[in-house]
Amino acid sequence: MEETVTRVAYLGPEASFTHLAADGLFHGDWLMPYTTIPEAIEAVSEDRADYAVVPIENALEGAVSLTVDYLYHEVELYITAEILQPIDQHLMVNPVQADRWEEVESIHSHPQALAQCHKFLHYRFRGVPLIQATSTSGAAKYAADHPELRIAAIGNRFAAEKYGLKIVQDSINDFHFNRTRFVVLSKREGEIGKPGCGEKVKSTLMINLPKDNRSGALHQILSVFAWRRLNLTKIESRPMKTGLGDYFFIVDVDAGKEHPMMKGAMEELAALGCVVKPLGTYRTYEIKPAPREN
Ligand SMILES: O=C(O)C(=O)C[C@]1(C(=O)O)C=C[C@@H](O)C=C1
Repeated sequence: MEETVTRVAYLGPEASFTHLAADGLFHGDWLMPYTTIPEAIEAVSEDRADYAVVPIENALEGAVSLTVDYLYHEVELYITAEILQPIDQHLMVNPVQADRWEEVESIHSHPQALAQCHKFLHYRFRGVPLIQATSTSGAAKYAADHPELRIAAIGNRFAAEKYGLKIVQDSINDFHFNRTRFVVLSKREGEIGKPGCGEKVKSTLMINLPKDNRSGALHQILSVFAWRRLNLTKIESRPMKTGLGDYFFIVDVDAGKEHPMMKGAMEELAALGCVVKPLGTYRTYEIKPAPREN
């Protein structure tokens, strides 16, 4: 019988944090790098990939808005798993520039990574232009491809190895506990039962408040979950992009859609006049931090 290959789109190039996350869950499958988050997501909605792995939230910087907004406005996809990945950022340069790394003229990385290292960059490289790249590995590759430029990149250890760069300062993120949450998106609803995924299920819902702008609407919505003792692990708002003050809410619930209380909760939300877009019920795959050197 012919074996089918699972095609997994991710934010590349190779050795991005997203690649590490995708490889953790889909090791041995066909991992396909894309240059931007929307391109990776569209690979699934246009049937060029079965899954897309994209970042959605970072412990230091919060939501990855591009992913959240794409899921709300642009595509009809489901979350089928989440991956928690420890994040350790390093400053790296082309070996040609290693002796003069403190004199770099610009520092390149993904905006999330630059923000995670804000204090380090502020105190050590004040005034040096920070250049946004499509990913940390994209920045590392650029530094490798341009030995003539006096630049540094911020990224992970695997990117330094992959692109032959020298790490000149390690663990430069401002807070030690740094983790990013990635989601695995698919056209088909249903959790991925991959080995290593945890026991507990959770669900993500996107909720539009009732149109009548009534006072206490958010309180009413929260109480739908509260009295049923459905624990919320996250609530966040994002602009609907229809006018100032128009927001939708993204809610993570510590229960699957089959939970006896969830059906009633969904019915009550509808009765309150909310429009709910369920993004799926899924499990967590957790990548353990690499043991620290020295
Ligand atoms: O640039 C990368 O390496 C990515 O995979 C993207 C990304 C992100 O968008 O949050 C992922 C993890 C880190 O938080 C920094 C950047």
